[in-house]
Amino acid sequence: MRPFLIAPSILSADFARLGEDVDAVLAAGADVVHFDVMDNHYVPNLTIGPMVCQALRNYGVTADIDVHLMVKPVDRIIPDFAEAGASIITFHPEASEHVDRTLQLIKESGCKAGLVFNPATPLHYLDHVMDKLDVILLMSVNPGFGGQSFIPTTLDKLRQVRKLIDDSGYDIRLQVDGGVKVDNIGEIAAAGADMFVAGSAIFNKPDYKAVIDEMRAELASVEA
Ligand SMILES: O=C(CO)[C@H](O)[C@H](O)COP(=O)(O)O
Ligand SMILES: [Fe+2]
Repeated sequence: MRPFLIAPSILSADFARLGEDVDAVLAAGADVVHFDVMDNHYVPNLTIGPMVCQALRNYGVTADIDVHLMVKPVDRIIPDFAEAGASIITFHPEASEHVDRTLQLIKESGCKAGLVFNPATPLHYLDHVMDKLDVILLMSVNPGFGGQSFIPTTLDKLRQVRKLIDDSGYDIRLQVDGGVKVDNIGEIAAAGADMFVAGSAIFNKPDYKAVIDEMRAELASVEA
C-alpha cells in the first residue's frame, strides 16, 4: 500500500482567516487540503466554491487540493474547479446522470478523479469505471456536516473496497471521510483506507501538529 495521507477538511477551519488556517495545518504536517463543496440541494448545507479554491492558490497554497463535490448537477462546476486549482475532484455517482462522462470530464480538465459513496450507496457504481478512478471515497457519515460520529459499518465496506482495488491491480487511493479521529484512525487504516479526511478532530483542537502527530503514531502501528 502507498504511504498514508492525512487530509484535513477545511469545513471545520476558520473561514474568516482561511489562508492562515490552511497554512497552519499544512505546516503541522497535513498532506492534502480536503475542500468540501455543498450546494443546499444535494446536501442540506451551503459552503464554498471555485472562487475560494482560487483564493487559496492565490494566497500561496501549493499542496494538493482535494475537492469533494456534494452538488447536483455535477458537470457544470468541474471546469471551474479545475481552472481554480483543484488537484483531485470527487463526486457522488447518484448526483450525476452519466458517471462515465463526468469522470472523463474531470480527467480532461487535468485533475485526478474519484467517486464518493454515502454509507448506504451501493458499490455497483464501481463496476465499469475502475480504470478511470484515482480515488474511491467512502463516507463514514451522511454528507452535509462536520462533527458527526463515524458509522461503524464503514469498516466492512472499506474491507470490501480494499479487496476490489487490490484485485483490480489499478492504482487507486481508498479515502475515508467523516468522524475520523485519533482513537479510530488505526482500525480504519487496518480495514484498508490509505487517505484520511479529518475536519473537527484537527481544527477543533488548538494544536494541529499534536493531533496529526498522534494520528501518524496510530498509523505507524498499523504499517508495522
Ligand atoms: O464531507 C464532509 C461532510 O459531508 C466532511 O469532509 C466531513 O464531515 C469531515 O468532518 P469531520 O471530520 O468533522 O467528520
Ligand atoms: Fe468531505
